[in-house]
Amino acid sequence: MTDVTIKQVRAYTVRGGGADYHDQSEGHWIDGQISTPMSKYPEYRMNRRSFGLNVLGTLVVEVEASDGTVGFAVTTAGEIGAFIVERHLARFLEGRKITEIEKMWDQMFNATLFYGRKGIVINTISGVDLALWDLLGKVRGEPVHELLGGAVRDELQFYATGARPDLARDMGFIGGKMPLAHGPAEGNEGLTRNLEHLAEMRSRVGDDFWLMYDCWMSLDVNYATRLAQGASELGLKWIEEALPPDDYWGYAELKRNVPKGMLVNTGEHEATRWGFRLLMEMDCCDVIQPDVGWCGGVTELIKISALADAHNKLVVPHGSSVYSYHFVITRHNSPFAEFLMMAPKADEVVPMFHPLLLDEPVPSHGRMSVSALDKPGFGVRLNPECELSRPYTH
Ligand SMILES: C[C@H](O)[C@H](O)CC(=O)C(=O)O
Ligand SMILES: [Mg+2]
Repeated sequence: MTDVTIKQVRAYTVRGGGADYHDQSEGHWIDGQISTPMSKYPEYRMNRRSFGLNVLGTLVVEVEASDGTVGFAVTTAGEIGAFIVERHLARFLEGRKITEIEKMWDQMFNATLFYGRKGIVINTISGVDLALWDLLGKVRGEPVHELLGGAVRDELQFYATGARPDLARDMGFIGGKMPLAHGPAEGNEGLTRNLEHLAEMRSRVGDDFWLMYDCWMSLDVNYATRLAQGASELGLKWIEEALPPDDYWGYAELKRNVPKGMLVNTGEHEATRWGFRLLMEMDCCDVIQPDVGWCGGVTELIKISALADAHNKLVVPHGSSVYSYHFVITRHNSPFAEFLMMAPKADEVVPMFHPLLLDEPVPSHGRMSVSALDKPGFGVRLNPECELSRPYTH
């Protein structure tokens, strides 16, 4: 096993769902009116495709070993990511032992520092890292959660993100996170409508079901504070990603401002141990939400999670499907997981990265047993019906 080396790295792109879950057809709830940093421009307010949320597409990274085993992973990085993998990162993998993940990560990160650090470069490194973990698991015949130290509980519990928390409650989820529709540019009228929508949802789901608002980086401290205050009596459990990711000072202020008991969550667009260190040392939030496919992969998430544990912060990864499930089940400070409702009307459970992966497990009654994850690697296959293209080679 220790002799197995990496023979070839390949990068592909694919459109229509998959890891770029925003790349959906018109009419999907995820492309409805959702408050974003672009909502101050009326022409980009009514849907997110208008400002290009779906431009990237999915990157598929394959890593083939000398014994013929192929590990793979998917993330959001599209053609730019494919270029970075083929023309830059592949050199740090090919010929190396498949066990040298830590060293490969370090070389990929340091070699891209001059144009990387966050964003699409780290998404791409994450994709490569996840493919390496998948390969290691497959060669060893072990699921990734076992490579990470083993499950600390028998099942995962999920909250659902989508437009219909009321339906999510009926499907057995523990809570529902809704996109916030109106941002500061729509003034007090928009704020009232946000609160009315929450009140309406509260009346449908009852008092015991968690309700959360995802603000997708779109507010300012004042607006977020007023939203949190108004939402408090409606039992809002957390206010998520209220501010732009670089406004660490604003997050720290918001955390001081929100009513007692309400959680401040953020971090889905944060990356690496250094980004999360800022969030923690500045006491910006209660819960961090790294996306396993965007924060640096599993190799980096291990470090981020340990740092969070020492700061008494929970880690509830954003989306990321199986890459998140295999991690969350191994960590005490990750007590539940997110499930993104990818059905266009959020009215049924479909695999998060549909249609790209085969064997992608989904929660049943809001839960998933560890046995659903007991397959080598991340336990998923690429759907041969999805058309991959390889825009670059090396
Ligand atoms: C619904 C949100 O705007 C976004 O599309 C997903 C997200 O931020 C989350 O799942 O969290
Ligand atoms: Mg979010």
